[in-house]
Amino acid sequence: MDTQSFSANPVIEKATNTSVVTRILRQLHTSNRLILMLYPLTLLLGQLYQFGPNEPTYFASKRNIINVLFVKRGWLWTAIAYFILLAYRLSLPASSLVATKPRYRLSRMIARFLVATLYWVVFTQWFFGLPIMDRVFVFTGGKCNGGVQIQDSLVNVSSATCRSVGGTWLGGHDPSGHTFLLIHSSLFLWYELSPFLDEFLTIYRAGRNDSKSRKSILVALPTHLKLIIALLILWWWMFLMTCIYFHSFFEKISGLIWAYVEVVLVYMIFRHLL
Ligand SMILES: CCCCCCCCCCCCCCCC(=O)SCCNC(=O)CCNC(=O)[C@H](O)C(C)(C)COP(=O)(O)O
Ligand SMILES: Nc1ncnc2c1ncn2[C@@H]1O[C@H](COP(=O)(O)O)[C@@H](OP(=O)(O)O)[C@H]1O
Repeated sequence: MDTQSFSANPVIEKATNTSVVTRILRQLHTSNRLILMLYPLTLLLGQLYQFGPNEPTYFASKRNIINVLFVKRGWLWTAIAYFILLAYRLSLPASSLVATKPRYRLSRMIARFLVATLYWVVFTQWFFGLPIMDRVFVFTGGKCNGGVQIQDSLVNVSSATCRSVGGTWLGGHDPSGHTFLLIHSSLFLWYELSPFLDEFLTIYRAGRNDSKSRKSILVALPTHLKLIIALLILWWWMFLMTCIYFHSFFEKISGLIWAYVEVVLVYMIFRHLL
């Protein structure tokens, strides 16, 4: 994440009279630490909530509409959000700061999307047979039990196949696919969105003193960016619900770790390549 250009900008640095939304947006994109801390903290918050008076809500059901329509097709929605960001990138003038950065050439943005997609595929869908999350489960002693069309107990069956034949995924350590998907998607979108928010806020702050162009930040924020932020809020909320109602603490931790590994690889270690 590019924090240098923003913090070095005197217009931004001297601004004292900022709205709450401006400050939140600024923090979220100037400090990658804040984004990186958000999901582990949410996991802890969800754990703490479980000690309270815990009445099940609508979101405790797997059939809740957001889970069925959005999270279960989570990578599709993330891909759509990313294509919206690509369209926004293409709409920027050549003089825009982001457009001049080699890292934000269309080809490199598409390459990062393909890497993120491949990472999602190998963890949740297919990795020369069972996906990694199911391999972890089987390796730690998990089995598919009691499906109507299968023998009593099967080892080399994916979680999706097991469910589709009415079986139950039992034993073993079952990394949370939802935790992985929601955090992987969110970190990918945050990291990609960040320089665009950076440039928008720089221009917005610089224009604030001009009474003709003064607009509330929510009005001024381009619709493309609003849509992506809306999806990020939805993903955060569903992750909180996963933390409160589903899986064991350590199964969520392993989903979270897999998601963070991609960020470390793509945005830190191999940043110069991708
Ligand atoms: C100018 C632009 C040119 C762009 C050219 C780029 C070409 C890109 C080609 C590649 C396109 C890939 C697009 C990917 C779209 C999809 O992802 S479709 C599949 C959608 N499916 C999902 O999202 C499923 C999500 N679900 C899961 O991952 C798992 O179910 C789970 C939620 C992790 C766990 O589920 P459980 O049931 O609980 O096990
Ligand atoms: N936020 C959420 N809302 C609804 N259901 C959730 C959820 N998070 C996890 N689940 C459900 O909990 C189960 C385990 O999720 P996961 O392993 O992906 O983390 C899945 O059930 P199903 O597989 O029966 O749909 C999933 O749908």
